[in-house]
Amino acid sequence: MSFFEKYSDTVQRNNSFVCVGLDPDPAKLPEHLKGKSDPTLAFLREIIDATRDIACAYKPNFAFFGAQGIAGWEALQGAIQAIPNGMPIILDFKAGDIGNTAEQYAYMAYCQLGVDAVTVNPLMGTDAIGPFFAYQNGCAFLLCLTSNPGSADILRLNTDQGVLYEVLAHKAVEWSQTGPCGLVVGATHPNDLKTIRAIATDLPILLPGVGVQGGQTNAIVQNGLNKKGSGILINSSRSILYASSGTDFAEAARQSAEDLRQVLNSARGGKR
Ligand SMILES: O=C(O)c1cc(=O)[nH]c(=O)n1[C@@H]1O[C@H](COP(=O)(O)O)[C@@H](O)[C@H]1O
Repeated sequence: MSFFEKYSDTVQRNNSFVCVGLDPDPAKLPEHLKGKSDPTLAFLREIIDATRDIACAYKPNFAFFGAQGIAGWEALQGAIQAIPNGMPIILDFKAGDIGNTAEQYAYMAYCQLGVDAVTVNPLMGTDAIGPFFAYQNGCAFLLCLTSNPGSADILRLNTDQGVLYEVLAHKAVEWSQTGPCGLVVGATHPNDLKTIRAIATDLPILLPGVGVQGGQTNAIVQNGLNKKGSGILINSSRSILYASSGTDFAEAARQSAEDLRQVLNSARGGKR
């Protein structure tokens, strides 16, 4: 099944636009798990189990696994296996490099790890994106306007073709004729999201930055939905993962994901 098929299935089945971000920070794991031989994986298994009927996707962030060395790589593989079949998995590694290096990134994600989609930094251009398009069942989510305050330093620069993030959105539309892609837009920029959706009418948009980063849920749903009332994935990591640091962490994570699902569904005016 392609990323797009999995995404439409889970959005419908779980009535959800919630993407659960898997950013396991060893310092934040519940105390009672810290003595285990694989505390990160034990933690993520419970998080996944508690949110499997609420999420529309999972997004493991490679930095949090890579930082733990071999144990982290094993935890990443284990977490990917623990995610139910048919649920889309987006590997967040914001890859972006020359062609033969990009080929290795794409191979790592799609063949070694077996994920369904990846995040990619498009600033190196067409030939750096191309290797991801070799995987026609995948989806390369291209950074367009990121959630962090520093995104303005580069992505809001004026060019002779318009503001840089708008140029990137136009490029993504052009590239999507060749290979499957989407955009990453910070939930902290609801007004710019409206502009981006007007350019990229049909591309899926990954929206991180709700919760700890303060993104506005109502506005991003209203401005991000496509004409079919879909096409968005709203990521939350810390607010779900670390909703409690006690033995009830999985239950608290479930509640936090459910609260987000309900807020998002109210904003789209849909059924819960
Ligand atoms: O590509 C991303 O996922 C991403 C893009 C962006 O603009 N902002 C952003 O926060 N992210 C990622 O989304 C997650 C946000 O985490 P929380 O702020 O804890 O919900 C982290 O994994 C970030 O690396």
